[in-house]
Amino acid sequence: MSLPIMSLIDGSVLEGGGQILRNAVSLSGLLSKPISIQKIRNNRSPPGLRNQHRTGLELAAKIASAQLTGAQNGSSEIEFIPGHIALPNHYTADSITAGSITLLLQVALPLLLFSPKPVPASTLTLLGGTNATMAPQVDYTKHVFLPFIQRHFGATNISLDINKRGYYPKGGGEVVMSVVPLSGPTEKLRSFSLMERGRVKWISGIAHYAGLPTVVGKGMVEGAERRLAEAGFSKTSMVSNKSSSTADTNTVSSEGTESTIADAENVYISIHSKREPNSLTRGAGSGIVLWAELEGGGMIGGSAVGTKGVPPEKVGEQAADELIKGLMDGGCVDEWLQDQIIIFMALADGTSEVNCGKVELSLHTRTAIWLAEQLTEAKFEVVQSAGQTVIRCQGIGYTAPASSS
Ligand SMILES: Nc1ncnc2c1ncn2[C@@H]1O[C@H](COP(=O)(O)OP(=O)(O)OP(=O)(O)O)[C@@H](O)[C@H]1O
Repeated sequence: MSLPIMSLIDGSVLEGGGQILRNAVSLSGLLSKPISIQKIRNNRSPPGLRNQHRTGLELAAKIASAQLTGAQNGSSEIEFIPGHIALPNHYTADSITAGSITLLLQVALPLLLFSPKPVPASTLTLLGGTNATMAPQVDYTKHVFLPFIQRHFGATNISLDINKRGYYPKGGGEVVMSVVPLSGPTEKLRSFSLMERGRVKWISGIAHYAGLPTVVGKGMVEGAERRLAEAGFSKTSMVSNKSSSTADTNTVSSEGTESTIADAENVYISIHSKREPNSLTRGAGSGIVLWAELEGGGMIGGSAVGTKGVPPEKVGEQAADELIKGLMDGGCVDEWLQDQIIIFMALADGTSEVNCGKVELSLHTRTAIWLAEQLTEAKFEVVQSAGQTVIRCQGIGYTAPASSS
């Protein structure tokens, strides 16, 4: 039997970061396509693999029974030759430092969703950083990304528990995830259409902190609430029933700029602060994640990580500014969901379409699209419609291979 041809992936294309690796090995494992990735993280300094990326590759190799070569820290070239997706199992992956747990989850989830039955679920214990910059905070993954995947792609049985938070630089976080695979060879991810940016149903949030005084949590909440109030999102009212045709136009004052947001309104806002017990955290740290759920199923997030010397109120304001910007862009997803859903759109059955608002696609998103088109038959198009950017994808309707056991 001849071996499938190895696909070469240039890791320096577009964003040229770790995301290319994660999407590439997930798709390689699912499609049984051996890949060689070169110029890994060529656009980062220093380039090559770091702990988090190496750990993610090793985790993917375990799940996909793959032969992995070249995966040492600093390496800029690897080969990944997948076998079969393993039966649901328990996996542990440790990024050792404060490397992002949620990026480990990004590489594992597409594979685990298609583990063969009959074992009911995989569980994953992920160790490392839970709330880092330049990656989804675990609260974003739990409250924005996973609900979106569950609601729109039909991957309903995924749960995530934050057992311990791990802050930069010590890490030490622990997250446990359980994934029930889509059941059987006929089960596919659903396609979806999300073209109308519905009104804001409610805004939620969590301001977490450890090893720091209570005023830190309180300050982040106050900063976020103040900024949201300035943008016209009042805390006191319950969910508004106003239809969009009767929407108010409010003025938003954000970072000194004045602009209008067509649907600022009275919505139910619930942002709470959570002090993590010292016994469960290795070092001090803080952060805040906000999310808005939109009518029709859109989700917009905004977040910030506490930084030494930056007042907590300011951190709260930063998260609120990001959320408000996402809402003002007028799309159904924020700039982070944009790239994180691309692999699922490629695998889903039928045509998915999502309105990303009046923004250009992020470089991460364009990279994810490029990569998906390298490794799958999925067809993407990005269209401008009435000033909005829409991603449309004809997915491949991937199904899990029948179990060999
Ligand atoms: N503030 C944020 N909120 C939610 N998601 C985020 C945020 N910042 C970054 N992300 C997500 O984290 C991922 C980062 O990918 P990227 O390739 O830059 O990271 P990486 O693996 O750490 O690699 P590198 O170190 O090469 O940048 C993307 O999927 C992006 O959407």
